Amino acid sequence: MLGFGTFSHSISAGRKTGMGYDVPEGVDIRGRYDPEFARILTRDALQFVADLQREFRNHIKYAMECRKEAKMRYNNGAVPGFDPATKSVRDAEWACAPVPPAVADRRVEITGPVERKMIINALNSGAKVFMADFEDALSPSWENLMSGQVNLKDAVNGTISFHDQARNRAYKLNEHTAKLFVRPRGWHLPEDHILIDGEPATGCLVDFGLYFFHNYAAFRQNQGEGCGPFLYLPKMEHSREARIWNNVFEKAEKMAGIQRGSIRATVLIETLPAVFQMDEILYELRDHSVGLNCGRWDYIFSYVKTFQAHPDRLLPDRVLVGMAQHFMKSYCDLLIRTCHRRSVHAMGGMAAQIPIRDDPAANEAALELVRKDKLREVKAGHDGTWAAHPGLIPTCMEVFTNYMGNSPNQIETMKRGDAAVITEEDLLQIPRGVRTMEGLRLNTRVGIQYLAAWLTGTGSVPLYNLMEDAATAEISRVQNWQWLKYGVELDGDGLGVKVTVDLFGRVVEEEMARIEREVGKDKFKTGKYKEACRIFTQQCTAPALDDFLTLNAYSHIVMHHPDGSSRL
Ligand SMILES: CC(=O)SCCNC(=O)CCNC(=O)[C@H](O)C(C)(C)COP(=O)(O)OP(=O)(O)OC[C@H]1O[C@@H](n2cnc3c(N)ncnc32)[C@H](O)[C@@H]1OP(=O)(O)O
Ligand SMILES: O=CC(=O)O
Ligand SMILES: [Mg+2]
Repeated sequence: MLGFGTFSHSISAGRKTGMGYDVPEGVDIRGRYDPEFARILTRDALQFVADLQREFRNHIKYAMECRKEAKMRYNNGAVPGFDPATKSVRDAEWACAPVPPAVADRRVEITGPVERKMIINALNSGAKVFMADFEDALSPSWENLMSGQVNLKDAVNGTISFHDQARNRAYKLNEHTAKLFVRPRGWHLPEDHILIDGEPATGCLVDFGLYFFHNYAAFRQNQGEGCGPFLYLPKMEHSREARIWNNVFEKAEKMAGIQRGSIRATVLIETLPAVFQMDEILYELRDHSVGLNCGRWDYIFSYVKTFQAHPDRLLPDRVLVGMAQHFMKSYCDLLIRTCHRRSVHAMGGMAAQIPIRDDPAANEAALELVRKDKLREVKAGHDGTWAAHPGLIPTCMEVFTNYMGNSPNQIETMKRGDAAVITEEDLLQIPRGVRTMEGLRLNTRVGIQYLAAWLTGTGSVPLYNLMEDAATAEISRVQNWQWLKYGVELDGDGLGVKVTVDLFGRVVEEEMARIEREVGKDKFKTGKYKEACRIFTQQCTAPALDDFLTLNAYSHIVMHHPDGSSRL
């Protein structure tokens, strides 16, 4: 097998930047120099990323233009649906490449940001898979992204360790670890610290490119039983975006000299348009697919975003949009049928509950909610599920194992032919429930606290005993925006209260006071709550809805060298 260093056609004469990174022609690094990061940002690795960027940038731009056009259509009253032009793909009998033996059994997958201690804990957690996240759970600061790449390289090599000085505790890998999947950012996010031909690189090509370049060989030997690497792909809206990924994989495989179909990816179905494209997405990736996943939180966010100009389709309070709502149940059922028909995994999603340390009764109630959610998933036919925290793994494992026994998955046993009748109306049905002042308050309190954490480099946080990350925070933001836009009447202790900018201003003030009480004066002062509040308020009251909270707020965490070292 060839190593990357032998690809003479892809290596140009390098050039040192002022701070020491050795970059190929046309590549500029604007992030802080660190000798550890330089292990990742080698000239050959950057050349690989630049090659990907140059080959695919126009395809990506076109796909993003198509998203804009679709948004315009939805804003003018259209609704998403199945594409008549690809009916033959949906109707025909075909299957994806066989599931790699290394990941046939994925009954419990733990997820978490690419933070050093968490990576070790997750790999040791007893879950079958660990999804290392550059996406919803990570604030994409230069420091987080680059140290994440360093951490993953050490993890794949099996050499990762960590010393928690405060607790004088040493961390290293167990003999048996979870299989690693990596989730790069979505297509829409730029990487402003790496310029290629004068333009910011595409975030996901940086995440994928650097990870693949440094790890494909060791991963295949240590983790993938000759196959891999394995990935999760987020936030796609159309099969043309999956086609780009497929072409990226083929190019990477060719350059590495590994067999076509080695790289395998699970696509998150977490946008409303994508639920009508599941067969098409699997078809594009049929040689590289290892299933689909129900990314429920982004899916709810996407429902609001897609119908931002449809006041007849307003959502109830966030807490009421659960998996029992008809549109959510229909989406999961159709995903399971689609995946099993195409011989790949149908993965479940994330319950938001996390262990509650200081209250045994509340903890048991939280575990019971997780148990119910997992039971619903396994009975519906899912092949595995997500856990946000190691403390949830025994519960998730027990439910799936009780139901599936020794079978690694349900691909052959739960075909869900009954779900063939699911219609566009089922998938779009408006969720039922009330909209309340408490809903507006909670959205505001959670949105601001999440953004404050994100601005200081933390992308997933516990808030009010639930996991919050970029996807859950998005629901809070877009829901507030939509309720303000349409002056929705909320239930406030039995009285109808119309949402106006004035009312929202008062809610923001009161919730900021409550946050200060809850976190304490010192943390409130030193944290980024005021900056977060400004950004969140502006996002909720903007005349046009921002596409993504993280895209809008990204400039606040970009820190170009040599103006100063990164602040995160
Ligand atoms: C919508 C979606 O995209 S879901 C997927 C993206 N979201 C995520 O991945 C969220 C992942 N989970 C987390 O980030 C965390 O569990 C949180 C933020 C929700 C809660 O964090 P905390 O309250 O700090 O957890 P807590 O203090 O209970 O942690 C206890 C121990 O478990 C570890 N731990 C907690 N969550 C994880 C995890 N997901 N992976 C690995 N280790 C973890 C902690 O590192 C800590 O280890 P230690 O005892 O060795 O110090
Ligand atoms: O990525 C997962 C989701 O629920 O969003
Ligand atoms: Mg998501």
